[in-house]
Amino acid sequence: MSTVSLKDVTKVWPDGTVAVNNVSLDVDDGEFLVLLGPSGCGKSTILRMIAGLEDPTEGDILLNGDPVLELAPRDRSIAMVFQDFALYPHMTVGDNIGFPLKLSGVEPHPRGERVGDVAAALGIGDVLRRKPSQLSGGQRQRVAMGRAIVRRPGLFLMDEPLSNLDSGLRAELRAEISSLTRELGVTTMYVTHDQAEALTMADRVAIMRKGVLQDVGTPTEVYGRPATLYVAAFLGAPRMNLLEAAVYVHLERYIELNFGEQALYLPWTDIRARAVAHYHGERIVVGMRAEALTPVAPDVPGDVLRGRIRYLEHHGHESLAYLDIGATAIVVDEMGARQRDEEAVTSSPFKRIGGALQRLTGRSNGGAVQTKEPEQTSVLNDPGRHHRRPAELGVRLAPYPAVSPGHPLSVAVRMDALHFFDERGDRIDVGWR
Ligand SMILES: Nc1ncnc2c1ncn2[C@@H]1O[C@H](COP(=O)(O)OP(=O)(O)OP(=O)(O)O)[C@@H](O)[C@H]1O
Repeated sequence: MSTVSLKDVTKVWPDGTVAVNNVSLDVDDGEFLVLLGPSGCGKSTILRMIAGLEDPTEGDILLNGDPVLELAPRDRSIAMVFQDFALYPHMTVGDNIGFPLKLSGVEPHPRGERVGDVAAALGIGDVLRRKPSQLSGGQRQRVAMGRAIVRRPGLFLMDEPLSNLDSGLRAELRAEISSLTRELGVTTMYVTHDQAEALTMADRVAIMRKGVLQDVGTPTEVYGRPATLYVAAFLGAPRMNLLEAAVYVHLERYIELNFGEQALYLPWTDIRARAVAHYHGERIVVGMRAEALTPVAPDVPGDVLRGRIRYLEHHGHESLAYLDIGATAIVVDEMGARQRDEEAVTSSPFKRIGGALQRLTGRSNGGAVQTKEPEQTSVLNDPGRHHRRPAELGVRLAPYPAVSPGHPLSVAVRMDALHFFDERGDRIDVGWR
């Protein structure tokens, strides 16, 4: 049993690369915590520092409340499972699993019994005499797991343990690892760049970007209330639609979210309206997941966006339509987002309403609404981390729908499912979670 605490941990490599930047994180006893983020964001470095394979440049690491930086890796009661399984090729499966027990001086008889129990629990009892080269990928991963659990460690560290396996096997082992670690009650930190793995396996997910911790919460929390634009864009398939909107407050009535050629109206009674109202006269980012969008008949009134289908993607169980709605999308870079040969948006669609913006701002100056000073770093003008391009609103349709590119489509928007982010990419909210 173990708890883990990272206190303001930073790791700078000798070449100046900041792999981990001031990360603080607590993992509870028995918890399954997933570190999620794209390649190079510092996930493995965090695991390696906890295991004692690397030292932090700054900060402290505590296991069960005690600082461990002075302890050698073998004294930390930690077992680590790697992506490449790291099995000893010349040893049999049984000897691989039993190796940690042999190292710690356990006699052959109890050792054989423990190995047999662990192998049976993992469904590899019948291959104990084989060498790793005679196993399938899934069996090899089970051997690596067996070798990790045989010592009954207090803490499991798993670094992308499934990434070398095909997708069917990954899903199977995902479920096995989840139930095994929970049965054993072992605290587990699991690194992956695969959001499906993170959301299905984790008690809590910690999302990283470029060494910085972006958000920590249960899968429901980080998916349902992403703390930053980055987390919003990273989680979910299809990706969340992120549209630039100009905010206009129509006092005590509604807030207009103007996307350029069309608008949505947030009622003043919406609990988030006052928070969004602070951005009167500014641009924000409005997030809508495909599940917040429902195709409707063309003449349906209400909270509706209208566009033309640019292209369709057929996924078997559903199709996705991407609509041109005359809006601008914010694309978060460096996460392998779907890139298309689009021309970047070079001029703001809000220029033409700049005059109205001025007038509205002037009119509200004496009222309750204050406009904020523009931030220095803005996701709306941030080359290298975000870019703007013509929006293609992703909408779910039935499989193989009777529409084709060029067709008009109207989409009802669930206003209570909108997400709002400010210019820095932080969630605009009323503060509850
Ligand atoms: N020994 C090293 N020396 C210098 N830089 C390193 C070293 N190890 C890792 N890095 C750099 O530190 C950063 C974080 O690497 P890390 O392996 O922790 O990322 P990761 O999120 O685990 O990525 P991946 O999923 O690809 O393993 C990267 O920029 C990487 O290039």
